[in-house]
Amino acid sequence: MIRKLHSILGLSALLLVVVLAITGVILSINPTIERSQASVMGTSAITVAELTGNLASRYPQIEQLQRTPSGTLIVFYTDNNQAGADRIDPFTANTIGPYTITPFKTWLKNLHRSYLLDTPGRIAVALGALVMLLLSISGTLMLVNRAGGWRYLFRPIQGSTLSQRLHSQVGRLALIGLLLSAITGLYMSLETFEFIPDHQTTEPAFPDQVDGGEPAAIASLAALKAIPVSELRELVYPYPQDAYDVYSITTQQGMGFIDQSTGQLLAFEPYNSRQKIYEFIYMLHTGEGLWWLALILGLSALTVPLMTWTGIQVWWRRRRAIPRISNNSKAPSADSVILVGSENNSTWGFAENLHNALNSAGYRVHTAAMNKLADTYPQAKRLFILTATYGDGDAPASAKQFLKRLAEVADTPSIPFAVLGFGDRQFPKFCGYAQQIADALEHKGWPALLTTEMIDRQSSQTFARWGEAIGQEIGTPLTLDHTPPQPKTVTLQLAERINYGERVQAPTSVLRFKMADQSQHTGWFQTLFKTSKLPHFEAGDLVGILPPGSAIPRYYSLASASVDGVLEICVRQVQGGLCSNFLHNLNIGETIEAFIQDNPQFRPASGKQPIILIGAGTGLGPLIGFIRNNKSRHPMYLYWGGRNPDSDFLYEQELKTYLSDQRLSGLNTAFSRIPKDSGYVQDKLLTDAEHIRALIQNNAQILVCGGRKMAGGVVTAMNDILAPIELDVTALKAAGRYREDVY
Ligand SMILES: Cc1cc2nc3c(=O)[nH]c(=O)nc-3n(C[C@H](O)[C@H](O)[C@H](O)COP(=O)(O)O)c2cc1C
Repeated sequence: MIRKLHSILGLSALLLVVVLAITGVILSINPTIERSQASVMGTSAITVAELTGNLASRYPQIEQLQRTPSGTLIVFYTDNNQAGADRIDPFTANTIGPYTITPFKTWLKNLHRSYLLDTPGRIAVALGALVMLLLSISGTLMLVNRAGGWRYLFRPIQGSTLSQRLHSQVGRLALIGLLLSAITGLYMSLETFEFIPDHQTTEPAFPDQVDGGEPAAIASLAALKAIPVSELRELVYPYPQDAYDVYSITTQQGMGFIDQSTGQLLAFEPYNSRQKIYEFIYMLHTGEGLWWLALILGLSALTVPLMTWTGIQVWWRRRRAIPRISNNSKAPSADSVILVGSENNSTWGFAENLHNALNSAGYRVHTAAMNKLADTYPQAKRLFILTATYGDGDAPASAKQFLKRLAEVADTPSIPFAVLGFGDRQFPKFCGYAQQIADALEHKGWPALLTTEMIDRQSSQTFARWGEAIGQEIGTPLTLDHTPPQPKTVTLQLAERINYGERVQAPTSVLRFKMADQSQHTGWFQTLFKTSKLPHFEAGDLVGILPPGSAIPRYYSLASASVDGVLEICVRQVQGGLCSNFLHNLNIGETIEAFIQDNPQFRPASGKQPIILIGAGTGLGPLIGFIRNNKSRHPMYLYWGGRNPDSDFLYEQELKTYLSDQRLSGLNTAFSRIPKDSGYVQDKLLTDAEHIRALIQNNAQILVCGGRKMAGGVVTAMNDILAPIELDVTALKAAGRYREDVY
């Protein structure tokens, strides 16, 4: 609901908001420029009488003296019937230069205030400000929902695509500035259209009693002697040769008149509270008189074009991900029910795939959002729940009402159910919501068709395996082959291979690829623009490789960054594994089709804190990439486990080089298949517990890469190590200090 409002508002008022923001950015620079040119310090020590006295000799015919909120002093005068305006120095009364308002500045202000369209334009500006306000509020609520609660609002942003992360990250930074601009802008618009009473203090009435005698020298006027320059806003001089005219003065406090002969203040009207409020709001909106605020507002407004662009991308991706479920049976007649819990719609693609597979096998399938749980499914023999997890282990949007609905529906008939969770292991509560649902159904007494399965980062392979298991349960083979939309592939050529592990039955290869020879491509684009450069990637990102004969990509962690000039992966040959065998049989010069999937969560944090790298087997891949690129000699400690140092000590020589050139601060290895002192990497961690605790207390970040079993063992060992300092892996994960890349 909130997201819908956010998207509709953002898309429909896109142009209004972007124009307001861009003009606002340019206008926000003014107060800083003015402030840098104006002399402000010390102006409370000189009086308006002194200043005007000094000015009198330089400008015989002054009409008006103005001081802007930024402190610029402007004198308006006539000289030989020619009107002029100069900026002046408050201390010496010297002319700094002519005062001009460029037509561009006027045009820009009008564009910002009315889109150059007078009253209709002012109404549109008011709407623009209102939309900005609603976008900021709905955006904040979405950020809170995304983080899993207000208290987690400033946690590191995790998950989702680059545009989503940018949208959330930048929005969070700019929020206060945007809210302030929107609220204050709206207030001023409301006043323009008299929804709020006019703020103007009524000018005091022209004084009845004016002395009318010979005008005194301005420097001698008592009222002006009492006003410091820092408090002046405007002084309008009397009409020459009119002894009964007076000076009109406006200060920070109010307005009044001064007798030009006696120098007395004749009438003074202090500002009313409405005017004070308006001026405060005006200052908050323009930053006039507060140059640093102007810069903050300007920087916040500068994010609006970026937010618009990333917002459109997010919206488009979500839209594209919603499938149109065909042959969707009605709930009362369906024998199979699929309920979907999704926030960003990718789970719907998996649900559609299951729906189609069941339909083709002759089942009558009803697919709907989890929020639409019906009171009863009279014909249903099985219920599938496919759900993502959002926030901090919470329900995604299309499942928010599910548990409430479940509590309302009749307990019987209970339908055999299977829950399939979609999540990301980087989050402390991996597939937490799927687990909650499975527990709730079990608690209600519904029988489980299959134990709950959890899919990490939309793995097509795990989904296909789950399909096989479901097929066996229902007695109909099911082929599930959904792959989320992938980037375009590039052709890579094997340039180098180093083999390890044959002797310990763990054949493992380090494979280095380059872009394929472009002359082999037939496309005119490639011929014309020979793009032999690798796509951009960092160590720890993933490469998706499509093995021949399969549309499902297999992902490998990258051991190099594109700046290294090669794409390097570390692959263990798995018995019967389609892709690992394909790669192991690949000859130098042969090619693969691949694409990059960025994985920004799995990277060493920037900063000076130590990094603890933990891995086993091919998990060393991305870790060696981090060490290789550790040019700034960040303290990095590696804990790694293999089988036998004589056979599968991957990157042994390279690691020794990094130790000696200090890219690596400490190396701890464990080998499981040696006669003496054998062990696993987690054993090595426990032996070194003291050191690890010290590093953690020094703010260390932990990056773990390798198989699931090893990662589980590392979590147990780390929890033991952390217990004495009252920490655990869950707390470190929540703070973004424990990251895993597990397969
Ligand atoms: C802000 C955010 C919070 C998330 N929180 C969790 C979480 O707590 N546990 C988890 O396992 N996955 C979490 N995920 C990962 C998603 O559940 C996962 O990417 C899922 O495939 C998204 O499916 P959807 O596109 O249908 O919403 C989170 C993702 C995002 C963007």
